[in-house]
Amino acid sequence: MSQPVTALVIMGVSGCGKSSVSEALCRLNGATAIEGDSFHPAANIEKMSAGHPLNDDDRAGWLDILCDELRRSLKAGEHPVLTCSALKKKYRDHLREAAPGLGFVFLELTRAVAADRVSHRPGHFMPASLIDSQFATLESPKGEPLTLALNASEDSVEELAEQTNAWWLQHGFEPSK
Ligand SMILES: Nc1ncnc2c1ncn2[C@@H]1O[C@H](COP(=O)(O)OP(=O)(O)OP(=O)(O)O)[C@@H](O)[C@H]1O
Ligand SMILES: O=C(O)[C@H](O)[C@@H](O)[C@H](O)[C@H](O)CO
Repeated sequence: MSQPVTALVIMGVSGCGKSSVSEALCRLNGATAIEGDSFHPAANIEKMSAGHPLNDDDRAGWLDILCDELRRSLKAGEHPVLTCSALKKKYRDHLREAAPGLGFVFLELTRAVAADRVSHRPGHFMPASLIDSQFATLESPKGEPLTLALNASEDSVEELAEQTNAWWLQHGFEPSK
């Protein structure tokens, strides 16, 4: 077996299902969900709400906070599952510094499905107008170490959680007693 996966990031563009799949996975295997969006500084939320995409500088401080959260959770003996867009390789490498053996689950979906989901989601700060910038920024993680790519356009949340759970079990996940 390759290096065991100690913690997971569920990644992808807005609307790909990060929060839904993380919730289903943690219900299934007892891992601990960390909702990345809840750690955005207020300025980032205001910027996205106003229809402006984040840039590298906006995301850098947020990624630092997420690294701290991963470290804190691992130190507490948990199996953290972080939801984070992690759109660029350098963002993923930033997160990898916090957790050796960090796995990535890429929820891949079409632009049309992402736009449809985001536009039908009431009360969320992310406007559908930002979907194009999410795809423009996305660098596929396929081929990077400890990375699983799933079809989030077609598979249900439960199926995606099951596939993630099976992959993590193959990569050294040991449920807490
Ligand atoms: N595999 C799926 N099949 C059908 N609907 C889905 C699927 N995954 C998520 N959804 C729905 O799409 C919407 C977006 O899902 P969710 O909030 O989990 O995505 P997200 O990636 O966390 O989004 P964001 O990063 O913008 O918060 C929700 O209404 C959710 O119920
Ligand atoms: O890196 C980014 O641009 C952001 O994290 C976005 O992806 C949103 O926070 C998220 O998807 C909520 O809709």
